[in-house]
Order: sequence, then C-alpha cells, then structure tokens
Amino acid sequence: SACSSKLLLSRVHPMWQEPLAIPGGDRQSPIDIVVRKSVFDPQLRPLKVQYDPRTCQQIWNNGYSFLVEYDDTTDKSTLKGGPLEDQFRLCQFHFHWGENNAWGSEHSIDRRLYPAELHLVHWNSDKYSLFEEAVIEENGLAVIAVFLKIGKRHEGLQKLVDALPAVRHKDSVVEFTKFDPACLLPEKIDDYWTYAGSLTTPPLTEAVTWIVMKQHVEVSHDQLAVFRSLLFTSAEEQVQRSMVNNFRVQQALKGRTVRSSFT
Ligand SMILES: Cc1cc(C)cc(S(N)(=O)=O)c1
Ligand SMILES: [Zn+2]
Repeated sequence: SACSSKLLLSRVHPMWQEPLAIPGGDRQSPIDIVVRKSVFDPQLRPLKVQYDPRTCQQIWNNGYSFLVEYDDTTDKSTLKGGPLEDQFRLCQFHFHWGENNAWGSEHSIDRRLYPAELHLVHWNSDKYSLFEEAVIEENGLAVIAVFLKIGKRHEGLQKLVDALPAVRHKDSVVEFTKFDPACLLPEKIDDYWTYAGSLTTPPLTEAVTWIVMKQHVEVSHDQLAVFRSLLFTSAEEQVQRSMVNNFRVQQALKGRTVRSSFT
C-alpha cells in the first residue's frame, strides 16, 4: 500500500517535512563528497582557530538539536584562514546523529555516513554586526563539520554529555561555562574539504562556507547513547519523541565544485 511503500522509501524519518521548493536552491546542504571529484586548491590556507572557553554560556535544546552557545558580542572566539577572506565569530556548536551507529551524519564521504556530525557555527564579523544579519548573506557564515566515529571515550566531550540530562526537553536551557570547543577538533585541522552551501535546518539560507574535516574524532558508544536520550518534544507534550535522526536529506550538487586543502 502507499503507506508501506512510503515507509520503505523513507526508511529513516528525517526530522521534518522538507519545504517543497527552496527559493533558488542551487547551493543546498548537506551533500555527499565524492573524493575523486574534489579539486585540490593550493591557495587554501591553514585554518586559524582561536576559541576562548570563557565565552561559553549555555546549552539549549531547540527541538532540532542541542546548541552550546557562546558569547559572540566580541571577537574572543574566532575562525579565519582556510577558504575564508574575513574573520568569523563562533556563536554555537551542535550535533546531528542517528537512531543507531549505522547513520546520523549529514555529509558523507564517498557515500560513507558516520554515526554523528559536529557543526561549529561562525558568522562574518568583519562584514556584519549580528548573526541575524549574516545568516541571510552568501558570505555570512562558516561552519566547521567534524565526523564522529564510535571508539574510545572522548574525555573532553564528557563534561557536555554530563550536562545533557538537564536539557532533555525542547526549550530547556542550562548554564554551561568554560568549555573549549577546540577539544572536539581532530589533530590535523588543515586537511579539509570546502564548498559553498546552506544551513541544513530552516531557514536553509545559502549563506554557509562549509569546511568539512577529513579526520574524524572518536566518541564512545555510551557517550553517543546519551545524545539519543534527548527529546524533540517539550515537557508539556503528551507524546515524547526521542531526538534521533535529526539530519537533513542530502541535496543535489548542482554543478558545485568541492575543493580540498590536501592531495
Ligand atoms: C545557525 C544554525 C542553526 C542550526 C540549528 C543548524 C545549523 S547547521 N546544521 O546548518 O550548521 C546552523
Ligand atoms: Zn548542523
């Protein structure tokens, strides 16, 4: 029947109904990165990441993911270099993950999915004065993506994992300070792919320079299981729904080139 075929078609239930048409959507994210089609660009510079743990403020369950939010009123936690012409300020990081370890990442490398993906979101503070301004501009945002793989326990992540039960429900917030997100980056941050894309959650604006790390980081099975204990739903709602599979379906490349910083 239609229902079962629909069920078969969407084996995994993306978190929300995709809007039918994105205005002029020719640079949507996420995508599959076909390694042999990426183009080495020797002009790509090393990334310069300078995060100040004192700018870490809180964790918020926004009903899509949990966001670790930073004070972005000054240039204390910044990203520059790589493919970027300007200086960008860290405003938040969050993750996407699956209901099991077979899938969960938004991007894939030659179709290989990871169980989860970290996004560190930055906005162009050379050109704009607020995130809300930058989010609608094509050079407004820069997001670093790091794949998570199941393996050894990530000691730096544990402080975050221990705080998650406090933000189990949608719209809950908990104070969270002195967390250095650099501990979530892989050793080699100068090996990455970069392409022009979009937010992967509404408003899906085509404002993002994506910087996808080649090297993954490892987290333990138990640490990722705590991510899955979060809920999409608020405390008042009758039916509680586990926060899993909070990734967007992959989008067409539409002629874009993915560049690599390495050969
Ligand atoms: C600004 C922003 C918010 C959210 C929830 C998610 C993103 S993403 N997945 O495009 O990095 C960006
Ligand atoms: Zn994201």
